[in-house]
Amino acid sequence: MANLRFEVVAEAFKKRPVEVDAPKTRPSEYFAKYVFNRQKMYKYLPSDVYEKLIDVIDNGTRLDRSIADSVAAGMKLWAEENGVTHYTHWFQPLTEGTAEKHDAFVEHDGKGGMIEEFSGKLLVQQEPDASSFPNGGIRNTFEARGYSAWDPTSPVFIIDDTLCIPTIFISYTGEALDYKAPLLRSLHTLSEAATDVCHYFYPQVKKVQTNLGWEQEYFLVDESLYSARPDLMLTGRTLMGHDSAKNQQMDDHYFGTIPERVQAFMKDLEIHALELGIPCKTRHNEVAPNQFELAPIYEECNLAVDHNMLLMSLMKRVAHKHSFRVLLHEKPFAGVNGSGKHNNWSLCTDTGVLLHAAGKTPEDNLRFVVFIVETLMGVYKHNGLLKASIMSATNAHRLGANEAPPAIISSFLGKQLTDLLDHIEKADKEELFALAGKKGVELDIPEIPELMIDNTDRNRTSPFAFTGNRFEFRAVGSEANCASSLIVLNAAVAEALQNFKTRVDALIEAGEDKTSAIIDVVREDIKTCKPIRFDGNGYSDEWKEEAQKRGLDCEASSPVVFDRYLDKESIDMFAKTNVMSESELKARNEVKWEIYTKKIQIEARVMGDLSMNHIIPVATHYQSRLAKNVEGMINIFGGEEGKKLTARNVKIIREIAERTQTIETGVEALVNARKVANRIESEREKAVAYHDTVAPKMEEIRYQIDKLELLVADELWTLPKYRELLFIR
Ligand SMILES: NC(=O)CC[C@H](N)C(=O)O
Repeated sequence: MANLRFEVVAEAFKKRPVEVDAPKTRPSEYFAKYVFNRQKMYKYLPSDVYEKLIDVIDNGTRLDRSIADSVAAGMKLWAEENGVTHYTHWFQPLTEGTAEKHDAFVEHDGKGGMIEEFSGKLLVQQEPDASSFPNGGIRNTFEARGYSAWDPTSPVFIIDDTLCIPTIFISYTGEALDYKAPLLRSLHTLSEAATDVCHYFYPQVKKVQTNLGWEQEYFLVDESLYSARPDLMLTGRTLMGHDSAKNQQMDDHYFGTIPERVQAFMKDLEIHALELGIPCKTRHNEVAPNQFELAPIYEECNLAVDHNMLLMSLMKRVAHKHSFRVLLHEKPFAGVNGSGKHNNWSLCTDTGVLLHAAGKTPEDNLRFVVFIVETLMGVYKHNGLLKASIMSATNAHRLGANEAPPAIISSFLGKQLTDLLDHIEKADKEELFALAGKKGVELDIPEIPELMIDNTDRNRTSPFAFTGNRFEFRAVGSEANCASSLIVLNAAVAEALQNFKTRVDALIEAGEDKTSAIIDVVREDIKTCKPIRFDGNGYSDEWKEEAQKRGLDCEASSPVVFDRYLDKESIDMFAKTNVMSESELKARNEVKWEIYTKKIQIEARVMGDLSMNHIIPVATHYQSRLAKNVEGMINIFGGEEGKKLTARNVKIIREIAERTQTIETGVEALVNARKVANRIESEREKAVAYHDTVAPKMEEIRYQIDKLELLVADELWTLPKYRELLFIR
């Protein structure tokens, strides 16, 4: 029997690094080569149009339709010089990928020929005839219109022969059907709320920008091996596979020398990414074998999200060229580290103040404390919702082990900041003020050591860690659209800041001094949000108990966690911050539950197929071989001695029989559980049934299969093993 596994292993071993055609110029010179950035706008647009467009981008003024034609003409000229023939509205539907439909520039010229055309109308709006995007019931197919509308704050770019225009995607009735529209709304509200609070300290601030620096973790698997693993191909993760004897115990992969084939892939990827304006900075081996990471320099949040989406699709394309498959799933392999997408989130004023960084003056430090505490207030109040924002069928496998945070949201602050907040909370109010001669009242907030800036001694089990001048949202999954979690984080912090301002203003109105009012409110909030602060080991059982006592959300079932979107506080918060309406939230949850169900459904089907078509036949084949051996031995040695000599084989024969039987019964039970769940009408209840009754059955089957993998002769096993998937590169 020819074994595909050995063929693909042999093939994978022969592969050499692919030669990468690096540009002759320096990265700074080819950076953003395929992006219609400001330099190109300046070059290709009339100066008055350029000014107006910059005003739209920088100050959020409304796009004057009269300039759209001129902008489109400039873009088209630039694009054609780069060999572009098509354009597409590029958007982010709720599928977690991106979507595009390409149209050619060509039109009839009315004289029997063709001309290239691209008008302002086509740039600004399109109607993707796409009734099959997830919409949670907002768009029924018979009123299927959805619109994509240009987002001028994220520059258009070229991929291959196509001009890609970043857009939002909304329904005929104006509801968001994507991630970008609510993200933009959340950024807008957060900027306003943060600017208002900034005015207590710096009256000249006009707006506050949210920055995002994501870190993308991923696995690479040789393409030949991948092709022999139907579970990887269809579900993105291995549904079975015994631990490799050696995996990450030696800590010898993390930051180790990058394997040659991988280095070539990274180099190629970075060239393409830089040409598309993605400011790639860091690359390294991650903790698990064949796991790696790429991180760019932080950027404005909306742009950073687009860049991450773009990078993920670029990774898939480039990996293919290097005969790899990139795995973005949060937990492709059991027992070793999974992949996160740590989101480094910070706020910065247009005057250049990083709001979560300590400053040089006591006033700066009070501002620092206010922004830290109000961020914690948002995270505390909406901790369950934040968890819902990072939760998915895939990320659920990752949380709670191997350096990924647990499914309880808390925040790590580190000793210095904790001491500072404790001091402010406990000190006498008088103590916080020191009379400074004629200058009047001056604030005495203890000096904050420089060291805080490098608070890198992070707690890897913390979902939301303070790292010196920003927070790192570590719970986000590698496959996710960052926007999902940032929409919630931005809105929650905006709400906390709005709330803070209302209370401070009320005290000022009542005659209290401004600084004193700020201190009063911030001290109250330090106490209120204390339960979210946790610097210890997030994996310990004590923490689970303690978190429960503190009233933090400890639910771990994904479909139930999604309920948090529809809690009254969440609906109110999204309404107050103008980020999402109740109907949008309801529709999104339908989509979340549906996606959850489908993912587990596909996994269960693959599990059934592999069990019946790969595992049981192979195990039975080996069993027959052993049986033949026993028979032969008894023939040679006679009953008594023959039995003694073949006792081990008989034991294995029995064990295989028992395990395959359990697998078969398990698969039947799995099919039945699916049938029952499929009959449930409500998307939520169906997802809950898949979580409670279908998913656990797969675990039981896997357990048996992994045991068989150790029993059955290696030469017969058809699926590439963990050691091959993780160590061949
Ligand atoms: N070194 C690290 O930070 C590991 C992080 C881990 N891979 C995660 O899932 O988040």
